Amino acid sequence: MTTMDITPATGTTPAIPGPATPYQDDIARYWDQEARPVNLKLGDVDGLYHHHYGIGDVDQAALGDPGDSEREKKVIAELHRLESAQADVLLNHLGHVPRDGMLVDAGCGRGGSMVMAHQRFGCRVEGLTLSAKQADFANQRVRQLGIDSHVRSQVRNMLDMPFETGSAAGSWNNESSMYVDLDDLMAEHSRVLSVGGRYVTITGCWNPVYGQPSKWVSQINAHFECNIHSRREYLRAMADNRLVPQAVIDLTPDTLPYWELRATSSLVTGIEEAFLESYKDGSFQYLLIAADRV
Ligand SMILES: C[S@@+](CC[C@H](N)C(=O)[O-])C[C@H]1O[C@@H](n2cnc3c(N)ncnc32)[C@H](O)[C@@H]1O
Ligand SMILES: CC(C)=CCC/C(C)=C/COP(=O)(O)OP(=O)(O)O
Ligand SMILES: [Mg+2]
Repeated sequence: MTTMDITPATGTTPAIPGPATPYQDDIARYWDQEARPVNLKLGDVDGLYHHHYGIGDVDQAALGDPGDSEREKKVIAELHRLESAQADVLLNHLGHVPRDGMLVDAGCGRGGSMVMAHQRFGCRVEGLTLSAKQADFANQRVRQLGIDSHVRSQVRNMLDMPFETGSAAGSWNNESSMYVDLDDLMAEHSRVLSVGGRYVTITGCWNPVYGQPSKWVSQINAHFECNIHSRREYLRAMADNRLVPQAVIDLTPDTLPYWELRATSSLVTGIEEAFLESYKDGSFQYLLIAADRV
């Protein structure tokens, strides 16, 4: 594998990369300006910077006693462990990825999941984000790690990916699909994936069993300037685009401990109540869907 391997084919590179609509400009600005301690302090723990949430049980012993002077540091480390555990579960669902395969992280943030994917599979990983600040951050981090020949972030629209048709062994959206039309998104994943390739998403979605998006879901949308889709819309968009679910896992019970711990920390941002209440009243679900490209 050489650095040439991560150069996209020029024939597929869009004439105008990056944001394509005024909404996407807003989202690019949002992530360019984002610097919340709940994300940066957690990333500082081991250099994996995530913009997604955590799953798994809290290790109470690792937190120490409530009066422990190191308690806050321990809470930060524990929240970070749960976020990385979430990315591990996503990567588990990619199945077998050959070392000479290519993976696409659509909406890659600061690149934490990309680094983990490369460390696990040894393959090339391409990330796309609307934010130049995030892409620079991720690229600087992979240079520090000496893996920049295999891992790269680009400022590109994931609805118009700079990759050849059928060129990806796997692709994913980790909490990034609520910024786009799902039919457009699944059509583009379906195009870049090889037949037999795997698509995985972890997402928050509203639950059609509840009826319509609850006030908590509306609050989350307003907080992040996103547009949460329903579980039904995900499955329909996949079915319409040759993506056949291989696993649909409700991670809602697994993410509650993360939110309960976060709500007690000094890093609260004000959105904790909306996540906790909507997960508990059944209006919102934290879902993993893995699908085969057929
Ligand atoms: C909540 S962050 C998730 C980041 C990352 N997946 C993670 O798990 O850390 C959402 C990301 O989606 C990206 N995004 C939103 N719309 C996009 C689009 N149309 N094309 C590319 N990236 C997009 C944002 O730039 C941001 O990086
Ligand atoms: C599950 C849903 C609906 C996610 C919406 C997308 C989003 C903003 C994810 C977390 O980003 P972050 O890590 O930057 O957020 P925070 O600062 O709250 O940790
Ligand atoms: Mg976060």
